[in-house]
Amino acid sequence: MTQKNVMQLVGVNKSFKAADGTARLVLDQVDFELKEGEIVALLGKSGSGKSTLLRIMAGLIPADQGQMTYRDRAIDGPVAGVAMVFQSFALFPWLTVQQNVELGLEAQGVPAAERELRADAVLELIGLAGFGGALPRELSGGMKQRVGIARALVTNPDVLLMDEAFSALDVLTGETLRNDMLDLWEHSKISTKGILVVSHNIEEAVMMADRVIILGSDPGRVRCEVKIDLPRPRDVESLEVRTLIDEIYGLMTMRHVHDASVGEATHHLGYRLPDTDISRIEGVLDLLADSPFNGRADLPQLAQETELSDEELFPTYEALSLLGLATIDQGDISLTPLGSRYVEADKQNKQELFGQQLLTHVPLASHIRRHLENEANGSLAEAPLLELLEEFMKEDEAKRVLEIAIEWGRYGEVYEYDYHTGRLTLPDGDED
Ligand SMILES: Nc1ncnc2c1ncn2[C@@H]1O[C@H](COP(=O)(O)OP(=O)(O)OP(=O)(O)O)[C@@H](O)[C@H]1O
Repeated sequence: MTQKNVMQLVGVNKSFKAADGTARLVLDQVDFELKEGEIVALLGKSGSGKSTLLRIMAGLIPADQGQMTYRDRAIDGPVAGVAMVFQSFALFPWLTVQQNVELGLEAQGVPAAERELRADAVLELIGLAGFGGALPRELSGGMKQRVGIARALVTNPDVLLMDEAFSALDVLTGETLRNDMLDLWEHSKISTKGILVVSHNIEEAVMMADRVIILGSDPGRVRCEVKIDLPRPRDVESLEVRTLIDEIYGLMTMRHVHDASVGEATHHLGYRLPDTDISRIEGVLDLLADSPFNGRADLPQLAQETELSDEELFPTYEALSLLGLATIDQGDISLTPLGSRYVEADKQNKQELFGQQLLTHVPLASHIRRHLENEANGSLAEAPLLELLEEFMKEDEAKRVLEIAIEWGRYGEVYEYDYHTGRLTLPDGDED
């Protein structure tokens, strides 16, 4: 029997205006459907457009092009049957738990007595019975997110959109809450007919979803889809789950090889540098070089050794591949000859190699260095650099990318940065 579509997106395009007024394509011809009875997980690198897609589906922002329907009706504003859960919980601190949960019903004009009854029932369902009078600040992170979920569920949503709902929680709390959600779903304790989960966590996607969709970046496009035909609850240690995690790691990193090593994306100034730091880059390199991996590792196995999250590891792999220190192929990572030399090198040589690779492979770093060499006083303000980056990304992202470029450049002794004046300079001894 074919399942009915609850939501459908066909040929969705979305651009945002960059700081210089030009349009930047964020979603490119995205087709997507959520069918009745399924949980779909959406994976993709930071900035690939996952949240934008979610917001379009919820009717919070319009697409530029394409057809979006919910239960065969065009989406042209907030959709009553769709509720969202946010990573940041998004609770009002001055309202009690009960009042926060009732908010969604108030907006629908539900009378006070019924609101109270329904909020009580959903708080009980989500394990917060007796906490209705508490203020958010009195709750742990896990309990706050339970309130966030209760607020979404109280409206009996047909569709639930979860935007990294578990990622702000510690691993154990996140897992417990995820399992509780799955229990509600499996035993039909909630009326929700379809769930879309945006995540950075491959294990989470495999444990929850019937289908995993991987979004590519710059611009965001559906790159591939993996069906998961395993009954829930799933055993995280089972061979089937481990094999799927392996497969998805492979698919995700194929994207990384494509995006970060050979793709056009890295060759311009607006390339979003992977958000990772030197100690992680070097930590992963050392681990990879060491026994039992001896220079080549299966990514999920390496992930277990590092105890870092996928959100921390993927940018680190991208950085290693970008800087020519490792290559990634089909779910394996291997040290390059340069990567091996790097591991063996002393601190000074490591910094030199890092700087050399940075100048060769990161246009933003070579741009800064070139400008410094051409400046009469060997110094450059950060403001024009930020403006330049804002042509390609949002203000906060531009700030972060510049911070990364500064951190990496200082380490590689390519340039210096004065935190008091906000100016970049050539390192001592490099001035003419
Ligand atoms: N309101 C906006 N104005 C301008 N650009 C935006 C806006 N919202 C998103 N973008 C850009 O669209 C791109 C996709 O952003 P989005 O938040 O959808 O990505 P994401 O995959 O959810 O990222 P993350 O995993 O980091 O949350 C980003 O490069 C971002 O700069």
